[in-house]
Amino acid sequence: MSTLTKVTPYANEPFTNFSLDENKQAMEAAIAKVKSELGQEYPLYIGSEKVVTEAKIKSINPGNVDEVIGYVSKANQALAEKAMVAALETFESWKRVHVRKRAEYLFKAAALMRERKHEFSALMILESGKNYVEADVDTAEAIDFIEFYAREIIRLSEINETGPLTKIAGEDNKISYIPLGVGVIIPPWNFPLAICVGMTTAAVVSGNTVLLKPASTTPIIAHKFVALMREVGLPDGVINFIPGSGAEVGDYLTTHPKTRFISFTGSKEVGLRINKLAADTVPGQIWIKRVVAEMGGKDGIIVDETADLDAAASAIVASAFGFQGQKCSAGSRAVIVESVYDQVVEKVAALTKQLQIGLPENNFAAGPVIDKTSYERILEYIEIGKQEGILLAGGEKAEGNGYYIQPTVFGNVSGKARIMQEEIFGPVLAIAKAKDWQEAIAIYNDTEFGLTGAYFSTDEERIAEALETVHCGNLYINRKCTGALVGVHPFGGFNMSGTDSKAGGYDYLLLFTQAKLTSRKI
Ligand SMILES: NC(=O)c1ccc[n+]([C@@H]2O[C@H](COP(=O)([O-])OP(=O)(O)OC[C@H]3O[C@@H](n4cnc5c(N)ncnc54)[C@H](O)[C@@H]3O)[C@@H](O)[C@H]2O)c1
Ligand SMILES: N[C@@H](CCC=O)C(=O)O
Repeated sequence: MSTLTKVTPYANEPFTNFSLDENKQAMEAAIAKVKSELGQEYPLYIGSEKVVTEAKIKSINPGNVDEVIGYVSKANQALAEKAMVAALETFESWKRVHVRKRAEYLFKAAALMRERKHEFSALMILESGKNYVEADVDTAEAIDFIEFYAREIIRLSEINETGPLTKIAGEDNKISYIPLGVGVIIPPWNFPLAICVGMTTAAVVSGNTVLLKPASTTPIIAHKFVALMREVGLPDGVINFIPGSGAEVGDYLTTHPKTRFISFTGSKEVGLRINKLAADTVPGQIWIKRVVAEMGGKDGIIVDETADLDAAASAIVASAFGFQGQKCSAGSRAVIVESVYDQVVEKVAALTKQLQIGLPENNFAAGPVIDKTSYERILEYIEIGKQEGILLAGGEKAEGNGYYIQPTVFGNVSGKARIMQEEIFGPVLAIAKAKDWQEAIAIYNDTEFGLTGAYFSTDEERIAEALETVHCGNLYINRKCTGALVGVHPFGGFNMSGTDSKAGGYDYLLLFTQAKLTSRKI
């Protein structure tokens, strides 16, 4: 690469305004294009090889289960081992590639993704059941991650110019952030582009090589990203693409002696399993594996009697039901003080009932949940909710040739109830009543998770207290608890929500590097 892009200051990718006909039509055209390409087969990428296996992962549209998105080859342990060998070999050359050149691949990828933005979003609409806005936000976040981490590695590489070390006479001391080695990247399906892209590009731009095992419900959007990285000329073997069973491929790589780090985003159960397996050392292993694990949430919104109640109700509904509540940041709980409880609950129930359910490609507010397992689990939680609270909206499956569930609200739920404590990851909101704002904060904090939260109030003293005492990684005041922006709201949670690794933050790349101090006598 001879000419290096001039690096402009980082700015978030703008969202698309779909109330404009031209934008809506552009998305419809992109959906039609993606539909004309459905049903294809996609290979694994291992080193310089495209590998086609007989076993395949079949990806379907959760909103129309008869529609096959495509078939992706499926890695087993032997192929995972082959990918490990390729990644180890490539690491020797990739780690020596100049930081600016590594960043340059990312800048090119971001530019290309921006050009094809609606195409990426259209594929997510069909493969994951996002509506236009949710898919557009996901693609914008993916572009943001690429742009942000490319700049971040350049900043880290120039850190000695800003003098981070104490100077002493007679020595020239420098700190540099060098890569770790081969990493296993395990993203979830719910931000099938943004999180997959962010986790992968952060590791790669830091000089590591990776084995990317995408989620099995959304492997084709992950493939589209990997194909884009190949198109911009990223050397073979830097990203090895190995979809496969979490239990088979995941466990094999987690326990592999040559795995240097595991970057995981997903459920608490799988995250804890990875953390435990990775802690054991095996013969041939010469390091402590690093685990980055971003896990689930039981996030919530607190409303006191001084709050703007309309704004609070809208935020509760947006946080609970955006992408059918399938966000780790989803506001699946609300805690409202007694004196305004009835008013807020009435507004929330009314807004929820207005959400129209239907096919994501027709851009309905509420679409399907991701698969049959989730569908059945969520319906079971709704039955539990009927025992634990008062049903205020929804409560049933919904019509459609897919996994549709009515946005559901339960009121008068105890803070200790299962639907207040367990992550449902679906369109189910539980509301509790508190005697006052302090009790509301205590109810909010009574959880093993600690990812996102929001506090609605106009009382400055209470807000100051909430800022101190509401215990979560991302706390918002007077706004919804979803929708973190890269660089603006570094994202990650406390307690069982994970290692608080703050994706999209200014210390994220430190997780994929190790600091080397060099001291030279002068
Ligand atoms: N904290 C965050 O930033 C964040 C972001 C998005 C999603 N999430 C969480 O992710 C969950 C939903 O995603 P999901 O259903 O894909 O989660 P999941 O834990 O079921 O799967 C996540 C990934 O782990 C893989 N996997 C499964 N078993 C494995 C094993 N034994 N070893 C290695 N990998 C294995 C899966 O194939 C998938 O790629 C929710 O709990 C949500 O809150 C958290
Ligand atoms: N970063 C996203 C959530 C990612 C997890 O699902 C948000 O802030 O809403």
